[in-house]
Amino acid sequence: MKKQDTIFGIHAVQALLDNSPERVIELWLLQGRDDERLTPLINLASTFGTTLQRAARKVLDDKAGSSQHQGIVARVKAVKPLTEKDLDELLDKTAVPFLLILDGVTDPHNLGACLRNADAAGVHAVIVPKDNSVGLTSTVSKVACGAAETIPLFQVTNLARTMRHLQDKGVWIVGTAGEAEGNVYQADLKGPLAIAMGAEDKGLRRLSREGCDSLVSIPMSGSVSSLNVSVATGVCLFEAVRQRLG
Ligand SMILES: C[S@@+](CC[C@H](N)C(=O)[O-])C[C@H]1O[C@@H](n2cnc3c(N)ncnc32)[C@H](O)[C@@H]1O
Repeated sequence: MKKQDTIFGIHAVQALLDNSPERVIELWLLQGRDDERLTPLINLASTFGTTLQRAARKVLDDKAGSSQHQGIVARVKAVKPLTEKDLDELLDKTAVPFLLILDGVTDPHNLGACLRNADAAGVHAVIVPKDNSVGLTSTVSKVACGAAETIPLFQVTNLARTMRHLQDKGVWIVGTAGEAEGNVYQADLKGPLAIAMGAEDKGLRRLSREGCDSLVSIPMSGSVSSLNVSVATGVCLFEAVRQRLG
């Protein structure tokens, strides 16, 4: 396991300081930039005694591995990945679980956007297979706008087995596929629920698909064959939110 990571961008660093300030080793700020959006972060970091360093843009670009850092980069202690055992603990203390399964999303921008959607929809946890999926990279954190620091992400060895385990615990798994007959607006999304989304290129893998209790589509009216996975995730999660609020 990596010992250190980098998190950059105003929202991601804010969420980090709000939720796990003990992870922050040092903060790097863009030299000569007097951005009022950074001031609250600097003040908050100072209350935790965090080391603050000022540096030129090139240094921050190198530290972040990106130019999208908005003038702030944090070097942080890496978190221990959450596993099946941690998932059990979460299920045991959650009355009506609302979960998101992402079966092999590989683009960090898509994972970041899915985490952001999941957080906004009130999802309790996101589950991904350990292999063939992007993990929690600094780009994922930046795109997730703070959600990567708040929403638990479980990386499981065998997704099909975890799905069966969820079902044993009473969770209904709704998979999504463009060609499914029933649509998401007709499905009952109110009880203990996991919504399963497929990978960017191939969709849900066969075993994952067969492991779902039902499959639904999002009706498409135009000429394209599918939605981007993060957009489809938002549509499905918020249909579930609509039903669960009603
Ligand atoms: C880009 S799509 C994958 C397309 C892939 N060619 C396929 O055959 O499934 C990525 C994921 O977004 C979701 N998705 C996209 N459009 C959808 C739709 N119209 N209905 C249901 N799910 C959709 C599904 O979870 C899908 O696996």
